[in-house]
Amino acid sequence: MASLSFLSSLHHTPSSHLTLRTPKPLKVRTFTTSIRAQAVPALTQDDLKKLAADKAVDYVKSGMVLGLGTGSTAAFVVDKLGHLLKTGQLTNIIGIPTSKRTEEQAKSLNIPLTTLDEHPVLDLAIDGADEVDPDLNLVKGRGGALLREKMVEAASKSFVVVADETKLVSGLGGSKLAMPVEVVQFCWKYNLIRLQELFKEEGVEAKLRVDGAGKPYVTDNFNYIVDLYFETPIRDGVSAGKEIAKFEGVVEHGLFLDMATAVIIAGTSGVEVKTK
Ligand SMILES: O=C[C@H](O)[C@H](O)[C@H](O)COP(=O)(O)O
Repeated sequence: MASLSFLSSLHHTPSSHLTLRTPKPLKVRTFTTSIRAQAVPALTQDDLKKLAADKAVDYVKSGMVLGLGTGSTAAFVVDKLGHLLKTGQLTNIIGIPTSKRTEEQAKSLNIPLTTLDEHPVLDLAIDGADEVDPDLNLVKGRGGALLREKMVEAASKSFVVVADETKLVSGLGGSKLAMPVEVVQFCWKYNLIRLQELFKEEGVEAKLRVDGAGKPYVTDNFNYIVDLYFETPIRDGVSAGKEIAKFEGVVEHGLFLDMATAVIIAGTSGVEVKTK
């Protein structure tokens, strides 16, 4: 992943409060740039998501090919892009949506769209995340869009993550919420059991994701999702990702390792840009 050149003008100060996991599968230093130092009073989680989204859109330039993320935080980004296009503050951008939902939203805002087939290299992708660790590794896909998100974001020169501070974890899997794995429908139970066995030392519960009607949740790619709930954080994300991917019938997993160029975190004390 190329560096985020337009972030290089920001003044970087080493972050002093980040605790690295043990062992560290990816050896990186993270830097924190404080965008707003003063406290932000009484903001809702949606306000924070919007603050992060607004900051990320500052990095969008006219003429860019953009990856459009999925989820409640990414939706604020797409809304803002639509507004900037409508008011002529941005021109000639073209987006690649990471889900059918985002595609519909972008179309409703008249954002021109393309595909990876037409534009295999993107300038910038902006998306939310479910977990962000101190090395800027991510869990993504609780909204079910992990496969298209990973394809689009891996093809992007820069990938900026937008999140509120509730997404920060000391180790991936540490939120005790789902780490999704997209699997083919065929013999999904077989793969669910294999995934559960793979992480038995971490203490994992594997569950088939269901929709509101109790039926299996079906992704945009007509697959199922097995959600992994860890009792303790994943000890080695790199080998975990490799082991999961070895299972025939696993389509993609929600560990996004060493992909983010920058993470914009909005919290009650301000907005921070974390870069490697
Ligand atoms: O599949 C969904 C995506 O990975 C989302 O980006 C992720 O779940 C974060 O979503 P939200 O911004 O709604 O928390």
